[in-house]
Amino acid sequence: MSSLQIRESTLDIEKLGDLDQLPTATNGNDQVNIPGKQVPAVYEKVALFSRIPASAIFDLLPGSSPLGLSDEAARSALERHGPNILIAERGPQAILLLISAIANPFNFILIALAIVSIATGDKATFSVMIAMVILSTGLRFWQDLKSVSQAAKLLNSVTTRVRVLRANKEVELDRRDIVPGDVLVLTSGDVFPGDCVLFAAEALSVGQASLTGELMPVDKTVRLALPLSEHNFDILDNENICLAGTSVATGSGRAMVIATGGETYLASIAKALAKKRTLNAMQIGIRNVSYLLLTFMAVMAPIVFVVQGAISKNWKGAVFFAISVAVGITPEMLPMVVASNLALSAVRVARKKVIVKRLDAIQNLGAITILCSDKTGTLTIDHVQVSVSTTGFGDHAELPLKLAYINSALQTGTRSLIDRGIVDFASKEFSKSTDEGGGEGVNPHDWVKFGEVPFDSTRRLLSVLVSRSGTDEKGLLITKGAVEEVLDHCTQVYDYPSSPPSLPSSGKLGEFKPNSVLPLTGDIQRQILATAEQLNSDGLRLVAVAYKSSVAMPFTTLSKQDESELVFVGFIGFLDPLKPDAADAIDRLAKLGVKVRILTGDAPAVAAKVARDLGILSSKSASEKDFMITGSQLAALSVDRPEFDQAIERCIVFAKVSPHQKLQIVERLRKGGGGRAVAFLGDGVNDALAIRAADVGISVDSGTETAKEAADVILLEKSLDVIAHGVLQGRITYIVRFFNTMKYIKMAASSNFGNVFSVLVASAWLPYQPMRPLQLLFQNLLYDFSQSTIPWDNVDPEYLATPKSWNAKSIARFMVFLGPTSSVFDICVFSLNWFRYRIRDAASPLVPLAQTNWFLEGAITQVFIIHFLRTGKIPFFQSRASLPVISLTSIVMCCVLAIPYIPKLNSALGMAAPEPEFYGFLAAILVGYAGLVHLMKIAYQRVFQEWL
Ligand SMILES: Nc1ncnc2c1ncn2[C@@H]1O[C@H](COP(=O)(O)OP(=O)(O)OP(=O)(O)O)[C@@H](O)[C@H]1O
Ligand SMILES: [Mg+2]
Repeated sequence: MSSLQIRESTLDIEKLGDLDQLPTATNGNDQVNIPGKQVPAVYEKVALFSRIPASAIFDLLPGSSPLGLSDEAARSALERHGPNILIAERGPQAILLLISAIANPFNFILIALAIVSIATGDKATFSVMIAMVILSTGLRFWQDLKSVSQAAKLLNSVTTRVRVLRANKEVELDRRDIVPGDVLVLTSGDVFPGDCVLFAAEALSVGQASLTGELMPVDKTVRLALPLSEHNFDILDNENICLAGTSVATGSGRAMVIATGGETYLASIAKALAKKRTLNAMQIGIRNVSYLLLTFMAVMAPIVFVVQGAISKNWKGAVFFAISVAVGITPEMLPMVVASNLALSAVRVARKKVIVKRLDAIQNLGAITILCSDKTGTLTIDHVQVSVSTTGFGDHAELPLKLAYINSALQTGTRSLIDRGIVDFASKEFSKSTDEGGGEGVNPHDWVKFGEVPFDSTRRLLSVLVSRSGTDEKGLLITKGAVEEVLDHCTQVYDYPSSPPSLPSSGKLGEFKPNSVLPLTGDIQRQILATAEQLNSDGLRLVAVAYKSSVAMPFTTLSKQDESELVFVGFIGFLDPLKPDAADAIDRLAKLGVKVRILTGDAPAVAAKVARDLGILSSKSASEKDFMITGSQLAALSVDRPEFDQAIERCIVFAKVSPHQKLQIVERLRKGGGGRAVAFLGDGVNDALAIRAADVGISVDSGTETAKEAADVILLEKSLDVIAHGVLQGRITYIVRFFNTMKYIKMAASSNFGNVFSVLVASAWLPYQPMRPLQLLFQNLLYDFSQSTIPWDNVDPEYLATPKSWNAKSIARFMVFLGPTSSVFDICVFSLNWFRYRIRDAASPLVPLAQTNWFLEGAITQVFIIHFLRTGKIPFFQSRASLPVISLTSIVMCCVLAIPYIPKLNSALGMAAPEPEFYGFLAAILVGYAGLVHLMKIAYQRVFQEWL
């Protein structure tokens, strides 16, 4: 029948044949003509399924059925379509990383200068310049590559679980194994693993914020009939289509996957979705410093050219000399220095079971000063246990638990801790006595569900309409939910027999007389609320239970309107104990300057109890109420009045807040306090919006898929302490990166400044080039190489305590004060060449010796002094560089000393072996230089109170 209907429609399905032949997201944007509208080819599959009725969808995909794929069909589909991974998740391809490593201004300058050299036939200079490009780009590329593979490995440790039918059995699979044709079993909190078409739905609404930014979930239903031929297709607006990356907000249903991985709509827009992040203070600082150094180069190179040319009258030589000086000033290793060390930290926190989904999240985590947290499952253990079942007046009664059991066991809308807790407890409690005679049993298998209004965090109610297996025409509506919300819908209260049965638990509803009710007077209502308050402040999480009997079975679905004129039955109280390490963790966070706020949908009294136990709300404080606010109080404040912001700033506990209010609070906290970073920790569907909005969204591995999908950081271990660890690690990462970058910049800037100063002195004095352009370049290459381990250097522990901000002035100051110290010793070498070796003439055969002498002195001091500039303390004794830095600087110094004796290389560079006594002078210069720098350091720190 379905195929007939399809043939009648305007769609030519037969022509389409096997759906696998359809164009997919990777095929570009060719237009395909689907009647009614031009649809980009990428969306053709979705467009097609959006138009056909549920009864026909399985005809379109060979092997598919409402009972799920057979294992074999699934296997072959997986082979054909590949694992369900977005291209974006695989990380950028190596070639793109390489391009981005090459594309920076420093490389462009080097490459341009290299081209100038090769154009004049100077192959040696060309080779050295290209070697520099390869060194800096290669290291950067290698690091990026490592980071990407590291990040991918981390992501792999977080699995997204999806419930599907395979061969008519419900199984939970890793998202990556989902293939087109799979049948999803949906409940709230599930994230769609691919583009899907619905064929069963009950009060289903879907949050599309991840795709559209739209906060309100949209309702989705099954398409029952064919649409009219005129159909304005809009990919984001189809009642029966749910796109990959969106998630079930409420309700339940079944859907068939039609596209996975790179073929989904999400994949086609993944690039556009990647959050465009504005540059942070450090990135802006680095950019400015780069411009500063480039400007310095643009000014100094021509000056060097003119001075050299005018004095030596060798203008061609002066061009190359000036070019080499320009290259020397270029901080070509900067991009590589900045890029590193995030991957390393990510791996370090991963050992503590904290997984960052994006590498830069680790640094953001280090920056947070406020942590907002949901309560259950994050601050408290994720196992709520039924503790009491009472009447509205606090007397023990089994009826509330029995009714709640039926409700929890038959509902399909959520997989919440509460429902799991009730089912686990009640099934054990009542299993013993179900089969004894008389009355209605509470075994859920004996009941048939006729309708359901799923739980949502704004309404806070969950209702099912049930009847004892097909026996009645009228049913029993059982509603449970938050206390005030349930009471609001009640008009009567159940009248328990005068002595409530304290008999051993029975699996019967036998004693339940639905019609024995009393009106719910204001007085009774107050008593019920007082009971709730009492139980809450003992730390019990409450769910109220109510019912309505003799409800007519609806033709269509049950609706919220049916939740009226209910009869109040009582409470179920849950123990929701704190995680054992929670208070300690919060203490540690406080020491790191991170304040904790609780944002919960639960009642104020429980929230306050938790806050008190955690030590974030002082029990002594008489004005505890000042630090608490409820959702309705917050809603009463006008958003654009200062009172609203003040309340959010002041309060520590936010109770009974809706998902949207959680988001609002996070946004306000982020805005206040001058760009501070706010984290949100949550596990539920109701937390996803706030998680997404926070600077760092955190979720737990046991949380709902929606929350995990929105999060930047996932805690694999159920311990809060790991957050404190993550924050600390994030801070260390930031500070190490900051100071090592600063080290590199200050060293590069000051040594360049000194070199240019020496070059100018030499140009004005010596009638020959003080060093050959090629030697200058080679020296620079060696220096670059010796600095390539700076990102892995140690940072003095004092710096960890002082968060620093970027300061360009401090860099300029450092450059001007420390730079010329090296020139003092350069001038010593010039003097040695002039007075002792009497090299005073461009025609002298000893010019190579003079040049070699300066090459050696310049290269050795530059590398040696890294150890002095990297710390404000006495190097080697008070502060030691990390092993890679010590090794590499030592190796480079040995190489420098060896160069004049290496055949071929020495002649290529135009070097001569120095006089043996020169090494004595060199040693003296090193000692003198180290001494002078140390004195400068003491003076500098005394005057400016800082070093790096
Ligand atoms: N499955 C459910 N059935 C009935 N009532 C529920 C259910 N889940 C929650 N409630 C009620 O709604 C209230 C709010 O719960 P919800 O889970 O939306 O808030 P939350 O912000 O996630 O709370 P928490 O901070 O404790 O995790 C609960 O205190 C409970 O009374
Ligand atoms: Mg929760």
